[in-house]
Amino acid sequence: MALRPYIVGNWKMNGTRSMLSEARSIDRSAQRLMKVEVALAPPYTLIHPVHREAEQIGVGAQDCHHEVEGAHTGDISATMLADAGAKFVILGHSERRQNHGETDELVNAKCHAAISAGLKLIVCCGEAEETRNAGNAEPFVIAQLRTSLPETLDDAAERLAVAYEPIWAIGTGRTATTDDIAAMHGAIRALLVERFGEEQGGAVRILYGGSVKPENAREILETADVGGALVGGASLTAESFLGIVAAGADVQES
Ligand SMILES: O=C[C@H](O)COP(=O)(O)O
Repeated sequence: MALRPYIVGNWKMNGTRSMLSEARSIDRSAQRLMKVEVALAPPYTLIHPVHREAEQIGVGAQDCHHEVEGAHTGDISATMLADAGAKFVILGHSERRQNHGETDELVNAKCHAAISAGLKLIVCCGEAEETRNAGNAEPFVIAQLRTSLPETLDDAAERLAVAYEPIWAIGTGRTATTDDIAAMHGAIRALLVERFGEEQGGAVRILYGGSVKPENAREILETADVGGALVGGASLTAESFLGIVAAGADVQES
């Protein structure tokens, strides 16, 4: 089972209604999108508006609370996201881990909440520069995922994607080498197969994230075990994001 490349734009804390025109342009490039699965994760305030605009692309969120409802001022539950039109949620992004103290255990609890609400998951992992320099990147990332990922998932291939994002590559213009990406994605693949079995774990898409741009997208997307990209800065305009989508379509064709 080979799923289409998955190109996801994470708008982070960027975007007011004036950016809906970018979402509209992305959505209208439907021809290219046939070969690539395209999705956007705008801020909460734009989930429903983007959902209403978008016919071709998936809309998701950047986080959710681990409980269904309750006294959690300022939080949003997975059920609320689904109600607003979200189809997936990004969980455990390094900015959530760093800025909000999210642990692997909490990310795991959020996975369960998202699954119960019928959402798909993009579970993030990635090492700091010191960890890589110390030669510990792979064990660190695998340990993160061992705890963060759900213990079982019958439909893992469809329901789950993993995003490997080295923290030092996010928003810096630096990317991991394709050799390092292939090695890390291979280790993640082995864990996915161990946990979800050959058929499902073998087909889960592993996205790379960290300074992906139209100029470097093709080389990254051609790398072994790279099933797509999680894109921050370059997803904020339709022009640059569609450049990455086009690279995904080229790789899929070749
Ligand atoms: O979620 C997206 C990543 O953090 C990558 O961000 P970036 O493309 O701006 O480096």
